[in-house]
Amino acid sequence: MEEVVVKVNNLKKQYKDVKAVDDVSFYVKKKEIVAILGPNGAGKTTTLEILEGLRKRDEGEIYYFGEKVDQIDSNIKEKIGVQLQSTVFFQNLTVIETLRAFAGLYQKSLEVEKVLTDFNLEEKKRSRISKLSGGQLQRLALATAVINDPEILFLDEPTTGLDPQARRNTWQIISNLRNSGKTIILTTHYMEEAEFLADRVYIFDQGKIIAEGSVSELVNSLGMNSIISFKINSNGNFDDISEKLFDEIDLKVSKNENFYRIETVDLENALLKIFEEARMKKFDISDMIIRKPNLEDVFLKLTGKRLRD
Ligand SMILES: Nc1ncnc2c1ncn2[C@@H]1O[C@H](COP(=O)(O)OP(=O)(O)OP(=O)(O)O)[C@@H](O)[C@H]1O
Repeated sequence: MEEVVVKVNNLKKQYKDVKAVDDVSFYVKKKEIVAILGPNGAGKTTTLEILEGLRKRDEGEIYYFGEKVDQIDSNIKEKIGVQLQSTVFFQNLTVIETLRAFAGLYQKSLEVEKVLTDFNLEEKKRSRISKLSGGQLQRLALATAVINDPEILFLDEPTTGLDPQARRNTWQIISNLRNSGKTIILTTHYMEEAEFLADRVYIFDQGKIIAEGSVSELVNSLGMNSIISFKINSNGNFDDISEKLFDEIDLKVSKNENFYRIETVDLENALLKIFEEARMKKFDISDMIIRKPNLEDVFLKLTGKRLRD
């Protein structure tokens, strides 16, 4: 079995009457990418920052490399890399000066020039921080997180605020980091990010872990193969017939005005029945989309809410 490098048991943290982290337990194995997925306020940042030694826990145990840890001391800080949700750099320093300053914080560090190349910042190395784009700043934040060549990387919402292209670039950088042997724990509220990157996902909501597994395990746990959605444009009432229409096949129908969402394990049969019924009752069906279930559906099923409003 792969070595467990981080383990947390029964972690708790309360702010006044908010239980930000409410009895959370999880583990991360060497070379895994683990995503902590959840909506705003779920307790993701608090959990990460406790592991990084930036916030104090109220209760719970933390293990690094199999050893129980009371304080996140400099020994551990040499072995972890941290990208905060928003990193504040000195606006008047250049990119290379900034990286050198971070390198100076550690006993060992990677060669600054090599890191600039790896993170595609070579051309910008003499630019001041104030002149960088959002994507460049994010790459610099990642570069500062790896400058000490850490074994474990904590990335707090590494692509929030980036455009789709910059987000994809960042995903590629994160995949490359994993392929080079790093263990990565990231938080995100983008289900696509967890789907693209994560070996395993912990879904957080209101300070608790509500589900755990690989993306395919989580999605398969829904027990549906397909989701069909469509619109009915006629005066007929699909509600009246949907029950008897679908009583032979296993599916779930929900409706929002005249938009229907049907979950099914038997796509072919469901489609046949929908169109047969539409022809018989003279329904006009439009805007049909057929898709595989995803992590958003898992979250919706568990909480009744969407990941992002
Ligand atoms: N320093 C603090 N003082 C008081 N309450 C806090 C503090 N930090 C976080 N909270 C509260 O604790 C809960 C969890 O916050 P946290 O930032 O960990 O969530 P999150 O999942 O990271 O959300 P986001 O995606 O918005 O960062 C929220 O209700 C938040 O308002």
